[in-house]
Amino acid sequence: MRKVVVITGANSGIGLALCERLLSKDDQIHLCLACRNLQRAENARTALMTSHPSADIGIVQIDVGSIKSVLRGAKELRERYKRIDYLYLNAGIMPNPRISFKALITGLFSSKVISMFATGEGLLTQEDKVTEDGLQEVFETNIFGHFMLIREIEPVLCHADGPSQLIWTSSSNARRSAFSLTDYQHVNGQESYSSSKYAMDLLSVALNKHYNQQGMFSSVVCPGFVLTNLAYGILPQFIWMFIMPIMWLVRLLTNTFTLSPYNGAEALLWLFGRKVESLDSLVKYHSCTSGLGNNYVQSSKMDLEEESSDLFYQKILDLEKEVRKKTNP
Ligand SMILES: NC(=O)C1=CN([C@@H]2O[C@H](COP(=O)(O)OP(=O)(O)OC[C@H]3O[C@@H](n4cnc5c(N)ncnc54)[C@H](OP(=O)(O)O)[C@@H]3O)[C@@H](O)[C@H]2O)C=CC1
Ligand SMILES: CC(C)=CCC[C@@H](C)[C@H]1CC[C@H]2C3=C(CC[C@]12C)[C@@]1(C)CCC(=O)[C@@H](C)[C@@H]1CC3
Repeated sequence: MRKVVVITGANSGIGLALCERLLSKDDQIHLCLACRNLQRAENARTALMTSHPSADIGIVQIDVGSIKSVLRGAKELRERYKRIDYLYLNAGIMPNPRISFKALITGLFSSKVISMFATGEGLLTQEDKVTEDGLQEVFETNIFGHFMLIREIEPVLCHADGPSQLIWTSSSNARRSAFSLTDYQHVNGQESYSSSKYAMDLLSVALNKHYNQQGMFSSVVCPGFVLTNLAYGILPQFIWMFIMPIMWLVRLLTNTFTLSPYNGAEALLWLFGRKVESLDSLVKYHSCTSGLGNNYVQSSKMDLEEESSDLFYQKILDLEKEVRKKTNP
């Protein structure tokens, strides 16, 4: 029986590189590209079929920033698949990022220079907005849309014929101080990305607590810093290319400058086929690339308490109820 692997945000960057690498690792899987834009998804499928002509690839349209679209897409997934073995929750945004050059220069001459490059801590702010669903866009796209998707396809994820895995593309930019339980959508503040990724870490821990018994397991990954469309929103592509030699130098300091989507997908690929009993719910799996360009995976304990994860889970369940009432009064 073919393993069914669904990937959100599969048409570019880390998601697309993951598709390539999964097909190279196991050409017997059925891959489902869950994308918001059908044309971009078709282009991705064409590219994947060129390198893997016998690949079995489906497409489902899902905009994780829209509840209506998530409900429609989830229905299609339920109808199409009896079971889903892997769900990569990878789609994500960082809208209108701004660099603090002052913090960058100060950081360069401080003892925190390595962690600054590894996490981007204190270097970036974003401007968020409210979606048609009345939610903060970064929160809805990076977290809540994905959460609703999981809840909607629960019957095909929790099945008797073996465990299923949820794999979240989180970030080392996830930071406790950017997140607040009383403002979990990050209405007040300019670090919505960091807050959403921290919320993702909390959610993954809670999902394990509530779903492991039913055969569903959740892990979080940091792909490292990768030059994708997300990074081209921070600085234009030609500037990144211009400072490439500096970036390779930075790679000597920190193994987290994975730079290419191929390298960034390392930990996501590593989790595919892992025995679920060997996974640690409280750990984040990082894609790393050494100065010589070798890829490997490193794990680190996350900076969170299970109690906060429980409290956040309760809040997200309450929000789900509220949203369902609005969608289906
Ligand atoms: N690049 C980096 O350094 C890092 C990235 N990450 C995370 O990796 C993930 C992938 O990003 P990356 O590959 O870098 O960037 P890309 O911008 O290349 O990929 C993001 C993907 O998400 C999709 N997407 C965005 N919004 C939605 C939506 N509302 N509904 C459905 N799909 C959507 C995009 O689709 P479309 O093409 O239609 O916009 C695209 O396919 C993100 O979660 C990001 O936060 C984490 C750490 C570092
Ligand atoms: C490399 C040089 C000389 C300058 C670039 C400085 C910053 C723009 C850059 C340094 C560390 C980067 C970084 C991210 C964005 C760009 C930086 C701040 C992220 C926050 C991007 C998104 C993520 O999820 C993180 C893992 C990245 C961490 C590092």
